[in-house]
Amino acid sequence: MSSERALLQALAELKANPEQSAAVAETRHCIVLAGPGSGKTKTLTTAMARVLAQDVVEPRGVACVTYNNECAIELETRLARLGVVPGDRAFIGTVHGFALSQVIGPYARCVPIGLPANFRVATRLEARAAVEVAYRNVINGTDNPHQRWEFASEKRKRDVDRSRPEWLRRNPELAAFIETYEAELRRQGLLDFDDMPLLAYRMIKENVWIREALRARFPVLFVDEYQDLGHALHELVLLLCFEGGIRLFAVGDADQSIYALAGANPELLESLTRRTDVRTIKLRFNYRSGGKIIRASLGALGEERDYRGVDGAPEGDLSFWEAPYGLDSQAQVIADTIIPKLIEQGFEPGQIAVLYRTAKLGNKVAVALKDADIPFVRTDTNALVKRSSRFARFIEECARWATGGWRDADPSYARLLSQAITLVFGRHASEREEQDLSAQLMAFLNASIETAETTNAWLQRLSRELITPWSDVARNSEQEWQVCDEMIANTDPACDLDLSLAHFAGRIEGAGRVNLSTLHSAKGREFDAVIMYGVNNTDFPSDRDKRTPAGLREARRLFYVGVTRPKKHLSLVFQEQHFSPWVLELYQRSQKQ
Ligand SMILES: Nc1ncnc2c1ncn2[C@@H]1O[C@H](COP(=O)(O)OP(=O)(O)OP(=O)(O)O)[C@@H](O)[C@H]1O
Repeated sequence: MSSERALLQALAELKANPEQSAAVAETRHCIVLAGPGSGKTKTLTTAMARVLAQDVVEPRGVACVTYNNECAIELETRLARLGVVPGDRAFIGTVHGFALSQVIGPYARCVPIGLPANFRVATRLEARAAVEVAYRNVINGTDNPHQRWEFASEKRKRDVDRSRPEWLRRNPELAAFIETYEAELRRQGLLDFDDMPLLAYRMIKENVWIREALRARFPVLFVDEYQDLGHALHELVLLLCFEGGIRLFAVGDADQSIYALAGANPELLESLTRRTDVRTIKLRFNYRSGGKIIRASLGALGEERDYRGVDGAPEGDLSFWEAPYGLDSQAQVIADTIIPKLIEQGFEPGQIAVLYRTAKLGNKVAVALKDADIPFVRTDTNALVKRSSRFARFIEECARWATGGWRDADPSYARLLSQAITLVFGRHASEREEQDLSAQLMAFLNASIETAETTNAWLQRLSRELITPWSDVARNSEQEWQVCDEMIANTDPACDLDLSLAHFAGRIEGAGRVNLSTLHSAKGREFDAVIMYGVNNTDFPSDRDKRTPAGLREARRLFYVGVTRPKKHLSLVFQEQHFSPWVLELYQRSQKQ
């Protein structure tokens, strides 16, 4: 479908909802605040396509930032359906990616911030070594430097503007620790992950011309999941949008804020809605879930909200499962009873998700599903293909091309080549570089068609034939070549982990694979049926959550995020007599109208 027709169709879909339509048509600063499943992302992507088609004239474009790579990839997929692809007119990525590729990369050599032209992102080991040097020089005590750094790191994320008096007034020793650490990195031509938005902020604040250059290129800034983005993004927004003249379109839901550890603060989003130069639009309908699941979710949150299901939508279905013992026995119930029952009821495996708190719990479910011969795909840190890694996803797409995708261009070779160019050279490559890269990629892929190689052998060849030459010429400052080594280790035939390439590419018999995901990775996604695993009184909340009121509130929001993912069915699994107190509240609320 042409992008024009796709946009017209998307606009028509929102027509029946006046708030969504008003947000899409808005030409001033606009914040959309709403609950789960209310179409925030749908509204944002439609607004972005509309702005590119109607408000912003080529060669100008728009930028869209979000919390992590997973969300950025999800946004890219949704925007691609509207004909918007990343490129010169559309930046789609994380705040860190924006800072690095749109501010630090192009302008660092023009301003005195202490980075050489060939700067690089520090490895974890390099960053740890710099912490130790700074600790010795500034504090020189007897405690663990890395434990002390945790406090410093918190201050670094919170006190973004160091020209304000609180930078030195609130704990000057930590300020010196941070500055010495950063000087140690700069001495080696390095920057770290947290440096990215901080340096970009400093460059934009101190150099009005950079602000103007950004406004010329991106007159509108879109922000998804604003509640999770923390102080650095917030300060960047204040600078770029409220001082720098860029128009802001942001969406978020403070009830779904689950990244306090990374510096998120739901209050920042609320503070924008109090500004008189911002139009705040609230969405009321939940298009995703049935009424019973919506009521249950309010019990999970422990607060009332005015959210409604759409008229005529089915109620949805809730069920509670007790297992006689601990987590292993709960995983067994999922594999032996719940999933087979859902499939019998007509749910497709690809539309069923099992959600849990940590990847370690995912291991238990994975073992149980493997024993029961239920195909699954993991989207947590122990996943074979990390959803948050663009390189891992590129490798998976190559496998899809090699195992049949080449026949019907799903994915197309052009798409793979453009991904490879971005991974190796950032956005731009010379004609010669593009030709060389294409020749290497094509030779590798052609040799992969109808190959008898298993995934492990195929990955080893990919490492030799693509990564070795590519890592020599790469210009992208955020490289993840080690992801392929991790995949090779995770498919080691000696440990019985290897699988066919078709299986790795997701081309297996049946209607897809059950999704296993942490609650954090399930954010922003939806499934027909969701099974919440391990909702025991010792885990929701855990002792650690109970240490502070803020920790307890965040754990509860995490529970809420899980409960709001299903469209039609929600199962909660816990140990007999040991269910979380929030499960009881959820049940009681689901029974009330
Ligand atoms: N106006 C609409 N008409 C029909 N379906 C809609 C409409 N708006 C949104 N939807 C559907 O509702 C579902 C939820 O939308 P979306 O993911 O954009 O919500 P969200 O508010 O971003 O959710 P969350 O915060 O829970 O991630 C999607 O399936 C979307 O297609």
